[in-house]
Amino acid sequence: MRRKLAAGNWKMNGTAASLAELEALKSLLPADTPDVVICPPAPLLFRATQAAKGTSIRIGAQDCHMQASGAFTGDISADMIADTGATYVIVGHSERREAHEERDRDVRKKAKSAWAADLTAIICIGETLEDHEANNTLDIIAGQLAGSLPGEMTPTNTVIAYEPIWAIGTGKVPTLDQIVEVHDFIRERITTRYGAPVAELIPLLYGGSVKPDNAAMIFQAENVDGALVGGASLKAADFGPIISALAKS
Ligand SMILES: O=C(CO)COP(=O)(O)O
Repeated sequence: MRRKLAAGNWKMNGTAASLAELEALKSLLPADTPDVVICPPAPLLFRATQAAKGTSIRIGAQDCHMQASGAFTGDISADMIADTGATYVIVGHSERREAHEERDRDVRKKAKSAWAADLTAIICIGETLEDHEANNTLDIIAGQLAGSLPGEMTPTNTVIAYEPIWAIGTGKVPTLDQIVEVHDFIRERITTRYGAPVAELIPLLYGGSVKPDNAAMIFQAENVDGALVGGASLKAADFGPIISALAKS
């Protein structure tokens, strides 16, 4: 059985006061809760791990540097993230790929540095609106999978998140058929490269405008094992129902 995972990416939102949302989430977790990960901004990581103690909520960072240490002013290494008690890190988010010019090769190195620090990497891929409209989605996804996933990937060290860029923060969501097509394709590609035992167990997340009112539709897709949620993860009152929809799926 693949594990289900609901991950919340707070992006550059939140101060210490926002940890009240994490507190509130604890009481909204369903009895048969799937795995839940909150990825707050880096300055909140340590406090978030303290706030999540004794619960099934895990904490993750939103990025890490590809090197373990050195003269990289302003950057944060995977070891430093692990030192806060966090156990996950998002790598290759489209906002990092775009605003920081991160390439597949960088994402691959970041995933490896995450593993070296015993963090689970949430590796993100996804096509632009232009590629979507030109029907290039599967080609782009194939290229990003080939370039961003290290050869040593396993179901315990990695989660893959498919986030179509045109769906992020826009309120636009692909149809269920489109979501099924891309996630089936990802699972097939992983089977070809890594073999069925890895492919069958690796969690695949969908991300992009996941909300309480569309979560159940998205989770109908057999190869969707959860979601990477942006805006709707900021409030427990929104994220809680998404987690519940995943538990029921
Ligand atoms: O980028 C995302 C999560 O990483 C998705 O963001 P939204 O849920 O706000 O569209």
